[in-house]
Amino acid sequence: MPLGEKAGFEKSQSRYCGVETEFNDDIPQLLNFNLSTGSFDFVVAPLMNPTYRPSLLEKDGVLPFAASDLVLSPSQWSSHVVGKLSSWIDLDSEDEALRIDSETTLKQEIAWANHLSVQACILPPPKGASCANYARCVNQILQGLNNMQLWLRIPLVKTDDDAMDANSTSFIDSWELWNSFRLLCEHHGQLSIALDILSSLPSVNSLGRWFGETVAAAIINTDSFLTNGRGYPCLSKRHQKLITGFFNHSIQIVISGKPAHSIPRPSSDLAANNFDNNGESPQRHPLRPYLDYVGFLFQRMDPLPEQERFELGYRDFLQSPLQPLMDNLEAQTYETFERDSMKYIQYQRAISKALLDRVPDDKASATTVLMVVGAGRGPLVRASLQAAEETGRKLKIYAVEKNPNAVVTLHSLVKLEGWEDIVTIISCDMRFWDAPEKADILVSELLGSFGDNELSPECLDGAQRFLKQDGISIPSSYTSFIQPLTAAKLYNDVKSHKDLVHFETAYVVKMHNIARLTPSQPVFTFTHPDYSTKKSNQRYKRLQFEIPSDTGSAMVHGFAGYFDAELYKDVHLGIEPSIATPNMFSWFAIFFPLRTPVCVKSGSPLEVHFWRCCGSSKVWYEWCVASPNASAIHNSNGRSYWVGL
Ligand SMILES: C[S@@+](CC[C@H](N)C(=O)[O-])C[C@H]1O[C@@H](n2cnc3c(N)ncnc32)[C@H](O)[C@@H]1O
Repeated sequence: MPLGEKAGFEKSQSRYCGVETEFNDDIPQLLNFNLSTGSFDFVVAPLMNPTYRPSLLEKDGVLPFAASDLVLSPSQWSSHVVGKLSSWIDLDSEDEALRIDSETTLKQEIAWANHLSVQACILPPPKGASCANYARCVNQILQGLNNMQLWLRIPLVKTDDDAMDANSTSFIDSWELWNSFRLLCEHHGQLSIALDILSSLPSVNSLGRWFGETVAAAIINTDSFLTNGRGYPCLSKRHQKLITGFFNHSIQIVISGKPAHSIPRPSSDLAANNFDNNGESPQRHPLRPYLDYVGFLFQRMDPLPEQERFELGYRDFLQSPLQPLMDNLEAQTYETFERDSMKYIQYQRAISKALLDRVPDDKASATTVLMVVGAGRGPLVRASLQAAEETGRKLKIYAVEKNPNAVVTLHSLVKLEGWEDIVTIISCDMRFWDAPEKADILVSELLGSFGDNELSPECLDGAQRFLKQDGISIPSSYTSFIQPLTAAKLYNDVKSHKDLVHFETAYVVKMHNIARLTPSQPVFTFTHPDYSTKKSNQRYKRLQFEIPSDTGSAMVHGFAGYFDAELYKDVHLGIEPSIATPNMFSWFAIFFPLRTPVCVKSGSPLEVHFWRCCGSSKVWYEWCVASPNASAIHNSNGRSYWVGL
């Protein structure tokens, strides 16, 4: 039984909770107890007797696996059992016999789990800081594995008992352990993490890193629970927030450990007189109160807002950015834009302010020439007319659009609304239009997720010819931003294409399983109109980021890109997270991947370079990291990704 199918979550978004068990060679009985009596959804169970050692096995001995594959159906194995590998396995031990036994057992257990078609196996945590031999063996296995996932168990906070003296407790950053292991396994897509959660938690920034990593499960030990006033288990506020974060990121929860609370028996049980033949109470699962509490935390979560629910399918899904200059947008794309009322409200506010500034009250009857360049199917024409009505100003509008299909819609809109006397439709590329008169106000929305990446600067350079010297451009400027990210899922998706081109492409993506490692920084700004004599749309920026000191080291898989546009004076529009326009959904962020992720230590600078390059037929970005290690320059000469002029 899932923790619940909540309103506001897709069915596929229901959350499941498992339980970690001891070895039991009667698997059907184990499932019956934990799933039927306990209401857990799956068990994390050893598949082999933990006392088994290959070197102690007699020649004709039978391997001590948990029963036969036939005791469960393949679908039961795959949906109800996660295999747990023997915890004594230590492939980096000084003791050679133990090392060899460990390797043999690891291979046997995974082969057996693979045969059973369980979805995942949990690998025991590396025993020390050195895990090269363990990783080598796992890496070999990963090369030949079917669809099964391997979850490396990592304690969220690792206490190094060896390094501890009477007066000090030293914490090892367990992220480093994970990082070494996955680097040795070349970021293999079937290797993810099972995080062990105990009572102490690291800093918020240190925790945040894990949301950009491939965490598949969080194993919550009963020791991490506190006791509420009625004697029942509950969690600290920080733990509650963490568990909610796990739910939000589709991380499975597993309850582990011995019951640490003695819970008063509910009177309803006694009243029902529900005793078995021996006069004893029926079996109750000792960990059920912990499951109930986790279920309560899930049920208590706010449902997702409608727009977020609509966008669930886009989470962490890489899309190629639009090329609205080179290609003609389709009706469906316009339709999506047009549903975003917040964008048009902001434009209407900006146009109203500009009209009031430009036309004083005593000249309100004078006509203002307003041109919507890149009018699409007309929503900015409508916003302009509404601004005129709101301010009592008079407009003459030119709607310029190069997409002939959108022009058809524009004509029917003008006719339908009776705007024939006010609006003139021009079917033309704004860069080449010979305007019959000059505009007081030029309104455009040619912005991409990274501001200038849909070539707004180049288009508006052309349109600037027909703006009066003192005319107003809405937007008056826009700035792009970048932010270093841990984004293991996005990185693995790019890597799965196995070519250079995908690593040198920017993607539009609804970012979800990511960790934003520092505040973003501005990259390129464009201002309109721009009458400077040495005007160029080429740009170059060197940026220096610093990971906060309480984060620990972190992996940078690439950069999130955003924009913020100043439409007119204080009216802005954008997606930079700290100043994003609320309730606006026309733009997802953009992702610039790195071919080789860079590990950055907190406190040491991450130096990044970004270029906007312009050729005769295309515009493209190049990017690189210069410190702590130099990366290759990505997308040299726009060889992999460019925007056509
Ligand atoms: C992002 S859409 C915006 C459409 C509409 N203004 C809106 O806000 O919903 C940009 C529009 O500009 C048009 N466009 C792009 N470059 C253009 C150019 N150089 N000349 C004319 N139209 C252009 C595209 O065809 C597209 O319809």
